[in-house]
Amino acid sequence: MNSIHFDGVAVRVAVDGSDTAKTLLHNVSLELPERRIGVIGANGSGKSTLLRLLNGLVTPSEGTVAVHGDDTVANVRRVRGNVGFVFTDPLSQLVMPTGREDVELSLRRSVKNSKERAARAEAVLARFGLLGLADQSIYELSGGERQLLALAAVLAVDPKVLVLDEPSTLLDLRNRELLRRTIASLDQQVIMSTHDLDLALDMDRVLVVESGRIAFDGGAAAGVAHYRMLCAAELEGFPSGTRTGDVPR
Ligand SMILES: Nc1ncnc2c1ncn2[C@@H]1O[C@H](COP(=O)(O)OP(=O)(O)OP(=O)(O)O)[C@@H](O)[C@H]1O
Repeated sequence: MNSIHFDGVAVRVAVDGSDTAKTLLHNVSLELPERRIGVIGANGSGKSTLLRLLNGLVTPSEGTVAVHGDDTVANVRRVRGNVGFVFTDPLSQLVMPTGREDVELSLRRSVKNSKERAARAEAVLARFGLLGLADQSIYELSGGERQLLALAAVLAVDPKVLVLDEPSTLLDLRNRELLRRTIASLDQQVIMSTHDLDLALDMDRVLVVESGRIAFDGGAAAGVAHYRMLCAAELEGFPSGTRTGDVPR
C-alpha cells in the first residue's frame, strides 16, 4: 500500500523538572496516498515533529503511524530502509569528511562492489552539479552546497519515500529551481515541510499545521491561502511595514 497512515496520533514530551507534559501533536489522523505532500505552518507549530514520526525518530505517545504498510515502531528497521530523510541542517546528516565519501557511505549497503559504488556516487554527484566539490571538506562548502549534498546522499539509495524538512532554506535561486525540478522528476512519494510557499504550491496536497493540529488539509493553493490568512490574523495590530524602508515603531 503506497500510502502514509496516521491513526489518532498524539506526541507528548515531558517538561524538564516537572511532572507535566507538553503536547506537540494532538490526535492526528490522516491517509496520505498523494505523491507530493507539503507541510506548512508557523515556527514551532509541529511540522518537524510530524515528519520525524515517519522514520521513527519521534514515536507516537498515542496512536500509530504506518509508512507504505509498515508500522514505524514495530517495523522501524524496514521503515528506516524505505524512508530517506533530509534534515534541515545538513551538518547533522553529513558524517564523512567529503561529499563523495558521504554518498559512497549511503550506497554501502545496497551496492557491494566498490567500483560500481564509486560510479554510482559519481553519477549522483553529477546530477546535482556537485562533482567539482565532491572531494572538498564538507566544512569548506557553503550551506546551500551542503544542503544539496545531503539530498544527493539520501537520493543515492533510491528510497521509496523521501522526507524533506525545509530543504530550500539555504539554496540560491538556481539551486532552489534545481530542487524543484528534482522533486518534480522523482518517482517516489515526497513529503516536505517548507516555509517556501512557491515550493508548497507545487504539491498535490498541503497540510497546514497550527499549534500541533492540522488546521487545513487540501489543495495547495487553498492551503497556502489558509496559511496566509492565519498569519494575517496573527499580525493584526502590528505596523504594516508595506513601504520599503518602513521601520516598525
Ligand atoms: N524533544 C522536545 N522536547 C520539548 N519540546 C520540543 C521537542 N521537540 C520539539 N519541541 C517543541 O515542539 C514544538 C514544535 O516543534 P517542531 O520542530 O515540530 O516545529 P516546526 O513547525 O518544525 O518549527 P520550525 O518551522 O521553526 O522548524 C516547538 O515548540 C518545539 O520547541
